[in-house]
Amino acid sequence: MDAVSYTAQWMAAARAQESEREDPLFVDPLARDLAAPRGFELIERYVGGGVLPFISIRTRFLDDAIKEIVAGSGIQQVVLIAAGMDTRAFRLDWPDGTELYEVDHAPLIAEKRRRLDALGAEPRTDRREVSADLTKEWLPALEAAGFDRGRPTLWVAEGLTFFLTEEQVGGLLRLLASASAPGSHLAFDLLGRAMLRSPFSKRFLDALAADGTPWLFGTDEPEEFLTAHGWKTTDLREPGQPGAGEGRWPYEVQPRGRRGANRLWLIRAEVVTG
Ligand SMILES: C[S@@+](CC[C@H](N)C(=O)[O-])C[C@H]1O[C@@H](n2cnc3c(N)ncnc32)[C@H](O)[C@@H]1O
Repeated sequence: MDAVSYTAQWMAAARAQESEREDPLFVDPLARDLAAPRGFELIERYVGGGVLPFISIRTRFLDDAIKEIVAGSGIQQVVLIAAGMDTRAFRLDWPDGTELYEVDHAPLIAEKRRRLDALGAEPRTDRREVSADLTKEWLPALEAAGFDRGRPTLWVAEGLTFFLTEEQVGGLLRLLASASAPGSHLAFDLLGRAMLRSPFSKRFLDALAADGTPWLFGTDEPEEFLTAHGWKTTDLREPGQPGAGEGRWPYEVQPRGRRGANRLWLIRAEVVTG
């Protein structure tokens, strides 16, 4: 696998640890086997900056978003962009007829399949793997797997945008909007700008950069950024707020107007059409 794909094992290791707490925000029974051994080494390496609680809070926020959006909208086409070692196909309840696409680099998809097969894991819905490079043209591969741009879609991109440039993130949002039927939704996360250079995050930023997976993009105007790329923000939270790990985030939530604060954005959006 390439360097950025190992970050998927880091996420899985964090989810394994969360699952083993007494008060877990979610339980991911496959995470430990998908993470080992590299993911646990990376947990030791990428420390500080609230990153571990953030991963858990984000996963729970997105679990809740997915459940609510799917139940409320009747959407039956869900695409996990940069799915990594995500196991939602196996651990969430999906309405009958849901197609769930997992897009990631080919070597990661192959490694995940090898591990899932060894575990005898059975998805709870129609799960489809899509090997693609998201910085190249990848919609044809998604469509070849059965994706239909005429049907409303829920796009989920967890822990991806940090590793892309501003231009790539903007291009991705536009591309998703262009392939979204009316009524499509997006759930994902973005960094605030200070996270890219703050002493708070410096230790793991340095380690990530040394490993060839630097964090590249953050914004302090997430709503404006989404609007500029075809999406209307419908829900935006920061870790520690109600519905976003309240009580589990070890830091104070900073007032929105405070410049230079370390921020992480958890976002739901709807496509703007017409
Ligand atoms: C931090 S992991 C997040 C994985 C998963 N969403 C999760 O939360 O566990 C980042 C993922 O992005 C994928 N990724 C990054 N850049 C990519 C690209 N250009 N094309 C395809 N996948 C990419 C990596 O392979 C990795 O699985």
